[in-house]
Amino acid sequence: MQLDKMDENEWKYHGEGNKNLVVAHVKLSRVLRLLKYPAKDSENPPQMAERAFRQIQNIVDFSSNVMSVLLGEKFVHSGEVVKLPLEFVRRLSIKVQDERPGWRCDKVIDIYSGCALALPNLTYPILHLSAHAPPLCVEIKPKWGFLPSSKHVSKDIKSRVCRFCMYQLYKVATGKWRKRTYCPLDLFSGNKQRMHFAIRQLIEEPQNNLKIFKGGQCIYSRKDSDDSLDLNSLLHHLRPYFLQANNRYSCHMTNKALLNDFIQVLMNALLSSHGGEGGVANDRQAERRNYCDASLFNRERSRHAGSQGLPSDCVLSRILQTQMLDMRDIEDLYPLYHRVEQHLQDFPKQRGDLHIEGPYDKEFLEMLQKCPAEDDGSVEYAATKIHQYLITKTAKDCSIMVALVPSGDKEEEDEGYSWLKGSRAPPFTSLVSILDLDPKPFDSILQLRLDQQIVSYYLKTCSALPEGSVAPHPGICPCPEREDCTVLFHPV
Ligand SMILES: O=P(O)(O)O[C@@H]1[C@@H](OP(=O)(O)O)[C@H](OP(=O)(O)O)[C@H](O)[C@H](OP(=O)(O)O)[C@H]1OP(=O)(O)O
Ligand SMILES: Nc1ncnc2c1ncn2[C@@H]1O[C@H](COP(=O)(O)OP(=O)(O)OP(=O)(O)O)[C@@H](O)[C@H]1O
Repeated sequence: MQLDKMDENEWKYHGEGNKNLVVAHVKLSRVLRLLKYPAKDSENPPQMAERAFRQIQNIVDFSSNVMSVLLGEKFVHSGEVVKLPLEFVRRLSIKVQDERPGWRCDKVIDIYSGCALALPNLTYPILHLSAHAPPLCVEIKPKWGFLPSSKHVSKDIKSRVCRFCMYQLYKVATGKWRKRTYCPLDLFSGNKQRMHFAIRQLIEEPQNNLKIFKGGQCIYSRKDSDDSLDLNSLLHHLRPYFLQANNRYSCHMTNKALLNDFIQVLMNALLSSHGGEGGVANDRQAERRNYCDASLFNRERSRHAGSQGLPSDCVLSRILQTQMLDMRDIEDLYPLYHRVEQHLQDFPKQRGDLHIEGPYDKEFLEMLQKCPAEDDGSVEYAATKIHQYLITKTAKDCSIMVALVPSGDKEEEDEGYSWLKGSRAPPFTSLVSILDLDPKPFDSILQLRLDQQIVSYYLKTCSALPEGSVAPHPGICPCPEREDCTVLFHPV
């Protein structure tokens, strides 16, 4: 990639989130992640070149110096900041505009700084490509995988219903999504039935928590709350991978069996230790209450199902461990945030010493390590505790990318590439990464207000129901054996 000779025709729209838009190179396995800012600020672009460069460098440093250490180097690709010709970015921004989902267009690409983050295209792992078929890739944004223990929360409901499920009710009520999706505690449970159930729910209702790619192209996602999902088309894409692998060239494979095999392969990748030792995750995870009262997985069954436990080195376990490094609720953080705010009003120059906007360097790590165990009333203690909480917040908002490369080569299978050897599901080599590891801004603590709204909305809805019930789940089939309720497919 020659940065001085960039051609917008060699790049295409790949995806976007709240703060970044991603374009992929048409031939190389590279993506550029460009900052976005609110459209209303476009007359007065807030990102001066130097500031944008600093912001992206902070993302790289935070990812490589902090998150990679906690999550495991093998999962993290931090990328590098690149400087791009302004004309290239301007043309690119015009080129991709039509492909952007309408609800993301309240923000525009930063065309003024000429800075971007260059990363490998994780949906198209070129080094591992197979001659047999293009790679499949599944992106999951799992969100919070645990319930805070009751000593940390003012409302008891927070230790029974997970934040994600409470927020789902609020999102459906406010029209962000039409129906709710899965419960993250089922995915993080380590129990195979619950995990299978969770992934199936994600496929039924992906929201912004699941996307599926084939050969680097997104083939299954929900762009808007109203767009239609084509499950049959997804199955059509998946079928050849599973027929071939099961030597079922001519025989019929039902949609249900196909979907089960696909979920099985994905689950195995999520549980794989990827070269680690593979013990079962620690007591901290095992001790916690790991079922959420709002999950649609049968409550009694999840209480008694027990957990096989997450293998300690698998991607889900690494994310959960990082999320659980600070179990405090946002309510506990607010007084500490207030302490720092007040201090900075009097001593604004100390923003740098307290690393409020980074940098995420050696001194930042030392600051985290030196934090006293008890609150000594200092501003350093308060700032460090907030930084620790913000690190866990990044882990609550990251995404997992699972690239599945068919290893149709007999030799590869014999060499042990196929981690499913001997099982019925087909052989894939899986490559698992974690993305979106940006530092959260210091003032994210002010989200406390949103949190309070979510909880009070949930409680209000619950109080209108008979005692002991949990809030209803719009859009979900109310059959009593809920976990056995299958998606209805049309024949393909
Ligand atoms: O607060 P949450 O849980 O809704 O998470 C936000 C995400 O919403 P969602 O996952 O859809 O619920 C939100 O995602 P979407 O824009 O909804 O796709 C962002 O990831 C946001 O992070 P940031 O402010 O861009 O750094 C996320 O905000 P924070 O992680 O900063 O809270
Ligand atoms: N390295 C990568 N390789 C392939 N695809 C990527 C890569 N990085 C990001 N993407 C795609 O681009 C999308 C948006 O990227 P990202 O999640 O980093 O944006 P964001 O604005 O930070 O999101 P959020 O709203 O969660 O804060 C992702 O969901 C993913 O599909």
